[in-house]
Amino acid sequence: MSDVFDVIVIGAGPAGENVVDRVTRGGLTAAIVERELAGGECAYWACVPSKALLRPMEIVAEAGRLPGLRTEPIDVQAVLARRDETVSNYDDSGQIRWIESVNGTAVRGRGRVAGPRQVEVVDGEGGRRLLTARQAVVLATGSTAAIPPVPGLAEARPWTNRESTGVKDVPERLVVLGGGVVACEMSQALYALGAKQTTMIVRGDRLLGRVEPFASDMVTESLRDYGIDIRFGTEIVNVSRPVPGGEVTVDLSDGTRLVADEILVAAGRRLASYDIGLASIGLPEEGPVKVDDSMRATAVEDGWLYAVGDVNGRNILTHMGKYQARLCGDVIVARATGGKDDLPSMRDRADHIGAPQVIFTDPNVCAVGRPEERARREGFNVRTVEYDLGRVTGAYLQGDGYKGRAKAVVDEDRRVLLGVTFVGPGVAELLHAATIAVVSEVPLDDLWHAVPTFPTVSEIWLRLLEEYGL
Ligand SMILES: Cc1cc2nc3c(=O)[nH]c(=O)nc-3n(C[C@H](O)[C@H](O)[C@H](O)COP(=O)(O)OP(=O)(O)OC[C@H]3O[C@@H](n4cnc5c(N)ncnc54)[C@H](O)[C@@H]3O)c2cc1C
Ligand SMILES: NC(=O)c1ccc[n+]([C@@H]2O[C@H](COP(=O)([O-])OP(=O)(O)OC[C@H]3O[C@@H](n4cnc5c(N)ncnc54)[C@H](O)[C@@H]3O)[C@@H](O)[C@H]2O)c1
Repeated sequence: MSDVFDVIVIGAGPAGENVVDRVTRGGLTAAIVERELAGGECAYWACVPSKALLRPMEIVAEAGRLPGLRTEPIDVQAVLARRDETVSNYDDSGQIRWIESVNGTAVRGRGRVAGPRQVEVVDGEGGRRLLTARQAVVLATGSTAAIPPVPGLAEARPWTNRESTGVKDVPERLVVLGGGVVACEMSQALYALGAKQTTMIVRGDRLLGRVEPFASDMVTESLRDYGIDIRFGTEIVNVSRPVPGGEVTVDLSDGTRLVADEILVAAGRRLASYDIGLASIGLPEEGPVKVDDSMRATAVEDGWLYAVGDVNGRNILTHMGKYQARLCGDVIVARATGGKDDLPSMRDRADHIGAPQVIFTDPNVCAVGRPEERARREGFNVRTVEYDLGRVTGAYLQGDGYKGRAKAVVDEDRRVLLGVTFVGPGVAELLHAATIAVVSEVPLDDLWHAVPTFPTVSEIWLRLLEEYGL
């Protein structure tokens, strides 16, 4: 097998795989190096299994809102078996076949940048191979769970996203460090599957720090209603687990001591720019690999290095990594073949506008664009409108006691939407309409003619526009 390719991608997560798809479509050859499982964190230990574990909880909650419906207690083993199916039983042969089907070459092993356009791969047996790229090397190495330097924490071998999404025996007593997206989603999923004494330790004063405050409040209320104990303004100061796999003792900054079966760390991600040879080309070995809007690393001579997905630090979301990968792949093809490399589809706009995100808690939190605080900070002439989703007929028909809320952030000067947030059961699928409106800057007077169907939850659009004054 030749060791020279047009493009070499390090990391076969969703971002890396999409680069291969685009560059091979454009007629280039590509190798993709993967040290673990092709498909990446998302497919085996993040997005996919977490949503498989959350779905039963959501269905039970929905059924509970409709008189006349009764659900059996969740069959935990059946849920875990389905989770295993969704992660292909941690087998990546399907992904490898897909890479080959788009004419990519999958290379097993750990990749490191060994110099300009050169990647050294060390396989599981210590065998070394040097790959050379004619055109570009793309870093798509993703991220790993960050473990804060709390005394005793690392030694206690805490759960991260990996063990929690791959859970086999649900711990009854669970302590969760963090109040972000992973902490909220996994606390709720594990609670529903049997972790009936779940305590979240949150150092700040609210959950989900990046969304509109009302969304944080609604999730807090729901998690507490489920029975999850949330301690705000508290830090973990010491952890000990004298017997491996035994009980864990957690000391808090307020002097309280908790004893649990397991501790889950959900304190953000460490970007995987370390240990991939970046020092050999003069780049920092920690933190984001800085890129321009074509995903080309800004501090590298001759422009042969690119970075997509989590590792460039723009947004830790699968769909954003895939978007970056599509435009990066097209740019590399254009630059290799002398085509136009600055078409509108070839520059990152979406990351700057505010990435769409769905947080799959009950209630769902969906947001796109700028929250109010950011829009004001950026100097827009802001007006906001809010509406109680439970008052929309389509939402009421979903079940009794439907609680939800929507907020739109409007740029008054141009009468376009800067950001939209929906919170409510099952509102995930509402988000894309908002994404289209925000990204395309559809004037409110045009949105007025996008008539939502009766009786759907989408009538929230009409209510928001009426609140605005249309
Ligand atoms: C619990 C959890 C739930 C999440 N849920 C969602 C969700 O619902 N929606 C969403 O959009 N995002 C979600 N995310 C975020 C999402 O998982 C990431 O944004 C996404 O996986 C990033 O894709 P990536 O391709 O950049 O990196 P990754 O998926 O991390 O893939 C990187 C790949 O590179 C490989 N690699 C790394 N270094 C090397 C090396 N030196 N040599 C060879 N291979 C290497 C890794 O083994 C890995 O396979 C979630 C994250 C977590 C932790
Ligand atoms: N549905 C989704 O889209 C989804 C689901 C899960 C994860 N993700 C993404 O994956 C990324 C990782 O998620 P996450 O929840 O780990 O990160 P996060 O950034 O959302 O939350 C991290 C939390 O840990 C806390 N924290 C950080 N360091 C701490 C310390 N030293 N001591 C105490 N608390 C500390 C923060 O205050 C915050 O509450 C996020 O960017 C998230 O958007 C997305």
